[in-house]
Parts: sequence; C-alpha cells; structure tokens
Amino acid sequence: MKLTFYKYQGTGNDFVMIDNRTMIISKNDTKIIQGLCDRRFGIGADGLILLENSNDPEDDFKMVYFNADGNESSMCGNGGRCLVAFAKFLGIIENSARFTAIDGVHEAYIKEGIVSLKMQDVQEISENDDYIYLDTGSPHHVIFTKNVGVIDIQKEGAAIRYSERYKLNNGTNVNFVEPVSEDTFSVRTYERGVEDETLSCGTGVTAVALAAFRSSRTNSDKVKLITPGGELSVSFKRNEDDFSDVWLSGPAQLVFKGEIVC
Ligand SMILES: N[C@@H](CCC[C@H](N)C(=O)O)C(=O)O
Repeated sequence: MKLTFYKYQGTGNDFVMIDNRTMIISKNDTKIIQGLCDRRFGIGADGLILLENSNDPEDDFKMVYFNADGNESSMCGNGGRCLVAFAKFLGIIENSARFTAIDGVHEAYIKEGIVSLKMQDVQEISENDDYIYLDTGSPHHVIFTKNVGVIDIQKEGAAIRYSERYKLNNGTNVNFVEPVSEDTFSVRTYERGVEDETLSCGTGVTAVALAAFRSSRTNSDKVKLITPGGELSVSFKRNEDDFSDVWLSGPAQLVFKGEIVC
C-alpha cells in the first residue's frame, strides 16, 4: 500500500500525520505504525497521529495518537498542537478548532504562528517528598533537581518508568526540571512509548507548570518552559479544587510531505 504522510514537529517533538478521514490505515496494525515511526527503517518520529472524522457534530475532527512503539496512547500535547496546524493546512479549519482526543474535547487557536491548545482541567496532584505526580491527559512524574543538563535521562527516566510504583498503571512519563527564574523552568522528559528522552513533551511541560505552582516554586499563572527542542508556555487558572483554563502554547511546523510503501 502507498501511503501519503506529512511530518510535523512542535519544539522538536516530531510526528507522522496521516489524513485518515477515509480510513486508509487500520488502527490495529501496531507493526505498520511502529515501522512508520522507526528512524532507520521508516519515516522516523516520536509518534503517529491520525486525523479522523469525529462523531460529535460540534467537532472539526478527531485525534488518534500512537506512540513510536506502535501502541495507541493517552493525550499528546505537542501532537495535538501539530494536528491543529495540519487541519489548517488541509483546509479543515481556519484559525480555531475544536476536536476530540482520547481524554476528551479540546479547543485550540492559531495566532502569529503559535498554536495554543486547551488542556483538560487537573484536579488531582500528588505531592511527595522528592517528586510530584499528576495526569495532564498523560501521566507525569515530576522531579525538581539541579544540573538538569547533565542527567542521564534515558537511564534515570527508565528506572522510574519501570519502577514498582508505576507497574500497575502502565508506567509513566518522567520530567526532570530545574528552575531558571521565578516563572521559567528548564525541562527534560523521558517519554513512555518512545522509551527515551524526546526533545520536548507538551503534556509534560503542562504537568511541570502546574507542579511548580502547586509546590510554590512559582507564583506565576503563566510559566515559560525551556526544553531541548525550544520554548513552550503554559497558562492556567488556579481555583480552590483544581486548575482550569490550562493552555499550552508554542510553535508547530510542517517539515515535509511524502509517500511511503507499507
Ligand atoms: N509527546 C507527548 C506525550 C505523548 C504521550 C506519552 N508518550 C505517553 O504515552 O504518555 C506530549 O507532547 O504530550
């Protein structure tokens, strides 16, 4: 089968995008999806995203996300932002969108090349002595540390992701964070399903911003996150019981289009 694909990146978190409105690709074919994401034998990406028609008439489209290991997974923030840019490229939307992903409905808009995506409200945050755990559409373990630049993310991230604590929960993503200033944090993320460090993780930096506020490491409701792939920002509203109006913003770009035999 010949498949037309598009490659997008959002702060270096890269995705194969497929317009699957005519159901050209099957969601059950783990091997094909893994092969397309393979950096040596395929196109190469941290994940693959299908743009599909939604059953909800209020939606512009539906997002189906797979990690590079070929398995469908939980929400991908950078992927969601890239998908909005892809929907604009396809002429499905102009500068605003509403779509359904695995964690529910998302709104988004594009302004001056920056794609902003509304994330789900976050109620539960587990604050522990040496880490904070929360789910921002995907599960995230957040560690505030020094010298984030020299950490062996693959080794230390995998040790936490495969630890007893997360065994029953399908693992977790792991974020290592160093404060840079009152409202700016440097973040490196080990991603579940890629099983390595990625250059940026959208649900990860969202988790970091909320964790930083919750643990009084910042008083700002708009936080700048510096990742190895670029800069993102997260704004939110702190209510008594939850965080709402959580917006993840940053660039999302088409890299190339191609055709692959699979
Ligand atoms: N890159 C993502 C997160 C993708 C999901 C993650 N790998 C998981 O399985 O939890 C993002 O930008 O949020």
